[in-house]
Amino acid sequence: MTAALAVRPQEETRVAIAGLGAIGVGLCKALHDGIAGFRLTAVSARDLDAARERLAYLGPSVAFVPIAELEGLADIVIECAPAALLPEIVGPFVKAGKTAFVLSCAALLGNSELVDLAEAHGGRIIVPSGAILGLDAVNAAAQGKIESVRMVTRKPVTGLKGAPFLVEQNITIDEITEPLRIFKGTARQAAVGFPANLNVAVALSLAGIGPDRTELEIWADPSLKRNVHNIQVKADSAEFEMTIENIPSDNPKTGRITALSVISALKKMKAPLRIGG
Ligand SMILES: NC(=O)C1=CN([C@@H]2O[C@H](COP(=O)(O)OP(=O)(O)OC[C@H]3O[C@@H](n4cnc5c(N)ncnc54)[C@H](OP(=O)(O)O)[C@@H]3O)[C@@H](O)[C@H]2O)C=CC1
Ligand SMILES: O=C([O-])CC(=O)C(=O)O
Repeated sequence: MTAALAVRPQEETRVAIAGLGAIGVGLCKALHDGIAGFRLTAVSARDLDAARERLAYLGPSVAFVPIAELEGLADIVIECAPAALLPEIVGPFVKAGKTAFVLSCAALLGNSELVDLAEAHGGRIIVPSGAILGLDAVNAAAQGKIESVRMVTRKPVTGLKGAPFLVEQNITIDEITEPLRIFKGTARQAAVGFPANLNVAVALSLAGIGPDRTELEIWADPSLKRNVHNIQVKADSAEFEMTIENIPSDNPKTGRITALSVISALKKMKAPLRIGG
């Protein structure tokens, strides 16, 4: 079985990484260590000199460049930067008929022209499973009829602090001693109110019944050390419930599994045997 999973020799795909934070640094390391069929050629960071120093081990074959220069140096880009940068990272790649992996997927809702651009130019946008589970099952169920998708997210206070919704609604969570429900609404509303905290809800909605029908509750829970997402789906093909407890990465808002999901998605692109979505 192991032999059957081996990657067939084919041309190497050049990879660019936009954003060298919790996700981007993990991906650099994985690509440097080797993912068969892929080669890291370019990275972008806010402070390029600091990044060059921090990631000196990548050596001279990896270019440290501004976002605008990535497309000329790579076949695919992995967007793992602040959400506001999504169009300038993804736009040039899909316009050139190339592939963009998007982690800041909540920002896709406000930038749907990127999907049109990909369609017009033969590009592709791939949203990896990121910090959530079961997108394959939800997407399969969506080929039939889904009645409802409900998600309850519980996060430690550090995973929610600074979210625009909290600021606008004047909700202070620093001092809470009991779990507090801070939001109830749709995935689309959460994307606006929690743009850096609820990409998972948007990914779920895009896999299933869309951002306006996917219902979400967000709880701040001072007793938690992990981001916990529970999803309940009712469909004419199946009813299922799933829970994931994400162990934080260097960024308390981001689960460790997020970067791993990108590595898995890259491997699936080339594997002769592909399991799941
Ligand atoms: N889909 C999913 O399941 C998940 C998605 N995410 C999303 O993925 C994205 C990345 O997450 P994460 O790695 O944790 O975030 P981090 O904040 O750790 O990293 C983002 C990086 O982007 C850098 N950056 C800022 N400005 C620029 C610029 N102009 N050009 C290039 N890089 C820049 C930042 O640099 P500096 O620090 O110097 O400002 C930082 O290093 C976020 O939008 C997050 O919300 C996160 C978790 C799960
Ligand atoms: O939704 C996100 O962007 C991140 C998240 O909840 C997690 O890592 O569990």
